[in-house]
Amino acid sequence: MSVSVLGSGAFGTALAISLAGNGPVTLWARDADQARDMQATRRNTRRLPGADLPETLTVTSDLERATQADTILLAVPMQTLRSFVSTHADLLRNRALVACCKGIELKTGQGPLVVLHGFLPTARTALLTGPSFAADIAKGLPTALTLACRDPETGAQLQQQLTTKNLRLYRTTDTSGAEIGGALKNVMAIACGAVIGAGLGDSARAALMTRGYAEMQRMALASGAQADTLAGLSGFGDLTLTCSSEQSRNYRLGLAIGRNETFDPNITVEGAATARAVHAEAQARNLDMPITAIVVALLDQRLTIADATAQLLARPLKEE
Ligand SMILES: NC(=O)C1=CN([C@@H]2O[C@H](COP(=O)(O)OP(=O)(O)OC[C@H]3O[C@@H](n4cnc5c(N)ncnc54)[C@H](OP(=O)(O)O)[C@@H]3O)[C@@H](O)[C@H]2O)C=CC1
Ligand SMILES: O=C(CO)COP(=O)(O)O
Repeated sequence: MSVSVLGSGAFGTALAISLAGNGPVTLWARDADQARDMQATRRNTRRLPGADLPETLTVTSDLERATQADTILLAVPMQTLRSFVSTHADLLRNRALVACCKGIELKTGQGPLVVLHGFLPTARTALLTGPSFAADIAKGLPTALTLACRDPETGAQLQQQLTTKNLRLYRTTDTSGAEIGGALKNVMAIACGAVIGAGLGDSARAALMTRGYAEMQRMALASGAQADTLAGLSGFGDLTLTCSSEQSRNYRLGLAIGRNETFDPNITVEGAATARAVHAEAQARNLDMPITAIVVALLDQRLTIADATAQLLARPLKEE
């Protein structure tokens, strides 16, 4: 069974490097010059500097060629997934499609698998998510991920196919829980970065992570997901990683907010749009998600960190 990765960003490149240890892999880059450069130099200097591309990995900008594979990993940012799939739906039919993005679509409130299903209702789809920095994967460091697939048989096949020497995949059929965990941990990472950036301390961060996890569970349960999924790699696991490491772009955006510094708008930070999408959804469903609301207010510069802290501390006392 052959594999292609569409999207040659940091994550797509890292996954392709790891999968190339199992056999030939094709990595698609939308930019022809970039594809040629990567194929010739065996490096992705723009998105994943320092990592060598193995000989079993071929980089191309020819999408027809890349979509010949049986299994296709979609490693484009969440907010671009709809336009990508709608433009190329004909090339993606009759393939197993594995979404690798983390987020909720701003204009619809949908997760990646719901977006895929809208265009390709009969496709076999799955989500690959969980705690993993692209640079770690590319270095061959051990990583455990969640492969979420509603169909158990397809899930088991993909688990076998996408497990590599350094990527250990666990499976679940709870796609909704996996989508929500992976999306919301980024929102909490922005909040935690802001707390650390503003010098509010590790105890405050632990409080935010824990109460943030409560928000993740609230949204997940209201969406029909299972609480256990949130306790796994795609929820708790990724929350822990992203809220505690400066390798995370979401956390670094939070740090910049906390320090009153600017942040490069070209860097992919999924949590920003996702915070807005989830906040709107929480309001529509009357779900109490105060940390998410505060992240949106910080992003909109409607609130200072001092006011945000005061607001959270002044909330009515309640049972844990
Ligand atoms: N980086 C990481 O450690 C991890 C990332 N992820 C998730 O992976 C997803 C991708 O992130 P990541 O690879 O890091 O992001 P990057 O910013 O490194 O790369 C994004 C990639 O998407 C491509 N792209 C952007 N817009 C479009 C579009 N409209 N059509 C086609 N391709 C497009 C970019 O192309 P171009 O280079 O030409 O601009 C680039 O190759 C995110 O959802 C992220 O949360 C998950 C786990 C770990
Ligand atoms: O999802 C990730 C780690 O699991 C990567 O986090 P960032 O997108 O914040 O860099």
